[in-house]
Amino acid sequence: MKSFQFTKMHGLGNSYIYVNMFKEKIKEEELPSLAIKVANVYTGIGSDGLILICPSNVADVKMRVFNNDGSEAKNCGNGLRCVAKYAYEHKLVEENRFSIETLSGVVQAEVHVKDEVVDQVTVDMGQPRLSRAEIPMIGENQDMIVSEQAVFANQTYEITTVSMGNPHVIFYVDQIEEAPLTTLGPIVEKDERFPDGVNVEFVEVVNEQELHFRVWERGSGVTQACGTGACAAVVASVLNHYTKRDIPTIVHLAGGDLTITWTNEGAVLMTGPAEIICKGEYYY
Ligand SMILES: N[C@@H](CCC[C@H](N)C(=O)O)C(=O)O
Repeated sequence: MKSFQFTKMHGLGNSYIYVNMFKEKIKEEELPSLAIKVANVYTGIGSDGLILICPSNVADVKMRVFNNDGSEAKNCGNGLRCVAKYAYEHKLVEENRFSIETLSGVVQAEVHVKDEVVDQVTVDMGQPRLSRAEIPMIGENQDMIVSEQAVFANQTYEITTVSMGNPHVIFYVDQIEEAPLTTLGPIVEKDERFPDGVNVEFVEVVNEQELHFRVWERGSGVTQACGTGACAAVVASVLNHYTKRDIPTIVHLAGGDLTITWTNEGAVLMTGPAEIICKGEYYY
């Protein structure tokens, strides 16, 4: 029987099984099925997916993310904060600021340490990608998609789309508790206009500096939080003139709050917590 050491961590309730690939060896072809197995709450460990912390040729560490359906994603905001905490506390890096490679590029992380424990992490998530081709979403016009009408399940909605290295579509709602998360979410996720699928976010604007947020994640369904989704929601809210650029916005997710700024220089900065739940050995 094979096994590996794992650490279960979460960022605002968005939990993954983290594996230190500086030490462990897992066959590439086993990764998608392992993500499905470890995520299972009855027969596995229980999580939103699997994240590998790997050596990198271009950054200090590399993150690979698998959703709980076994699909590999190109980015994960909550995952980046947890990888940063793990890398710093396990001395994979020496400084408070370091780089993390993702499948969508290299980002910079800064850990905020209290009594030698990483409490909060700020990640410079880079620039949002906004053209239709960059989302990607099928359609003629290659401009940004901001408050564009789209029909899903015979109803017309206004959508705004943002890529943070992975695709997001944002719907504004009057009351967050009434967001059609489990009904509209899975329909939009797999809509053929999004050839790679899409993460589906519902946002209620509280005021110019606060948003309520809920998510149906591509490949994982409802989760407590989505870091890239919260960044996308802040960018979408600036584009829709609900919030302001270069001013921090508090995003209230089901699992807690993130502080996010789309700076005048172009980058999106995300600050929030990262926590360890448990460690153990997984047999497969
Ligand atoms: N929970 C994540 C995003 C994980 C990947 C996503 N489901 C996708 O397929 O793009 C986050 O915190 O950003």
